Amino acid sequence: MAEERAAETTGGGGAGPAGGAADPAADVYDVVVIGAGPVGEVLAGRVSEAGLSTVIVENELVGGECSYWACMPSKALLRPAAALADARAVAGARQAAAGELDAAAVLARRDDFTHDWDDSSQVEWLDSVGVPLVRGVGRLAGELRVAVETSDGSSRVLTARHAVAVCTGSRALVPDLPGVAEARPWTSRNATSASEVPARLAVVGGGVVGVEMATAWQALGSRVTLLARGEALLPRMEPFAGELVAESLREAGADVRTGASVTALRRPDPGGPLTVALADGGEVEVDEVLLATGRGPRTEDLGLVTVGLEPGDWLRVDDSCRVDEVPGGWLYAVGDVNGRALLTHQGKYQARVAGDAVVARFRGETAAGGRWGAHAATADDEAVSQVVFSHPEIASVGLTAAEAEARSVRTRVADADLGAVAGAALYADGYRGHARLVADADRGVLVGATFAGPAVAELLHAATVAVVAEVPVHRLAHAVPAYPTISEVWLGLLAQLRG
Ligand SMILES: Cc1cc2nc3c(=O)[nH]c(=O)nc-3n(C[C@H](O)[C@H](O)[C@H](O)COP(=O)(O)OP(=O)(O)OC[C@H]3O[C@@H](n4cnc5c(N)ncnc54)[C@H](O)[C@@H]3O)c2cc1C
Ligand SMILES: NC(=O)c1ccc[n+]([C@@H]2O[C@H](COP(=O)([O-])OP(=O)(O)OC[C@H]3O[C@@H](n4cnc5c(N)ncnc54)[C@H](O)[C@@H]3O)[C@@H](O)[C@H]2O)c1
Repeated sequence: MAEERAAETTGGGGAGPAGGAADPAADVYDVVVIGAGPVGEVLAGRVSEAGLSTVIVENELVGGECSYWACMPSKALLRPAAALADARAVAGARQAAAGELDAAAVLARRDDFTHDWDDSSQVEWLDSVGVPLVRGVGRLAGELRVAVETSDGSSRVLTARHAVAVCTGSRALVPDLPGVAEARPWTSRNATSASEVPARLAVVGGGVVGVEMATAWQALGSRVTLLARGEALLPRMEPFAGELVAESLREAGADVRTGASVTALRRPDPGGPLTVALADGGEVEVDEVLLATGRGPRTEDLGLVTVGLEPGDWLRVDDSCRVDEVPGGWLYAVGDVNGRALLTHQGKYQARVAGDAVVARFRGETAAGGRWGAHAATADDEAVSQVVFSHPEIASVGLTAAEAEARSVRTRVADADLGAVAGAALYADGYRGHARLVADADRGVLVGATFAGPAVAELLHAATVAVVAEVPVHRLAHAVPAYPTISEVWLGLLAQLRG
């Protein structure tokens, strides 16, 4: 992890130290960062490496949601099931992989990835890049000031000479259902950190968290009921993605219901099971319920009124992640808290872009805005990449066909059966998967791609490069995928786009 963050900051910023010296006694720094999740860490490292004195405030664990209750533990829970499914999909290996997952071993491996919820190694990294950590709750206290209620109960005010970056992330939204408090529902935090496997688990929400956690806990031995109120799972992706995942979850034994709206929760005996009531009059009895019903910004208790903003709102930013409503140009909001793209890699991209914009403005230079400018997070709008680590994996970048049409793009869409590709057939017996490219017919470039199937995650970056670089479709014909890999699906897709 430390090496990864080191790589994030190497090469950023340009010239050597140019900022003002930190004045820890007066608590004055060039830049104050609130929130040491992945985004705050990258931003702090970036501006500090460029020579600006920087301090970071964190009230829970350095590393944030991603390291302890989101990306890392969820993927640690999912990976063993994917490895087992891969082995079982190949005759010869299947015979050697007849047993069940060892849930206790999976949970122990997950605990290794979260370092048992200890952030010492991440604090060491901050030390190594010379960014002091203040543990406590940070709140804006007017222009360029952050009041910190420190973990030891004292308070201090940090003053920024140049910029404050809010990187406070998001939290799970819990719908205000009757009985919700007594039911003690799981949020994503419980679903990623639980130390026991519930016999029966209801998952409410058919988005990414719902799908991934239903996949993980079904594989770990729970009987999962997935309740999605819409007509499909993964509704923001190409329709075939949710269809393949629903089919696979059902084959694994999960009860997947779409059009299922939850109206109440009841847990009459605190130690007993709970009932999930549905709008159609039906009920589901389970031992735990996970509410995977979306995220809200962590801005309720952030002192936003002191700078004229509304508590609880997403922080609206320009493409350099600067909060344009606040005069003076000193306030930035980066990562989940700005609502642009709730993904770690997109947030870290914003942190690189915003960090470099902070440095440029500090030096009196004009930030390079404009589409694909060095200080504009253009990819948030045009080329967000994402992998859903379900079975099968779903990997997507850019626009779906429906999104492109909604933006009045004249589209050309190519579809292919991944199972028909030699590399896929070798990868798994009876490989099931699908791929789609979406092209802008007028410009002759790709605007989106989606792959659904085992092991497609690593196919994604080629598509991301093609979308971001706006490589003409006719030139992509010269990018030859190796034989026999799953990437050969590009050949059939491109033939359709050129034909
Ligand atoms: C279950 C789950 C799985 C996910 N899996 C993936 C995945 O596989 N890949 C992916 O790209 N994304 C994934 N995400 C999304 C990813 O977790 C977020 O996009 C990412 O964590 C955002 O980073 P951040 O730094 O903006 O916020 P966070 O990680 O939320 O960090 C914010 C930090 O700020 C601190 N903080 C908040 N308020 C204050 C305050 N007032 N004072 C001091 N500190 C404060 C918090 O304690 C926290 O440490 C997942 C999300 C969930 C819920
Ligand atoms: N592998 C990954 O990249 C990964 C994994 C997990 C999360 N994430 C990120 O985290 C974000 C949050 O994920 P999420 O799944 O919590 O949110 P989401 O917005 O993707 O899905 C929430 C779902 O809950 C449904 N819902 C909302 N209120 C409801 C209610 N009262 N009753 C029933 N259903 C309700 C919505 O219709 C929606 O389909 C995602 O946008 C994603 O970017 C990424």
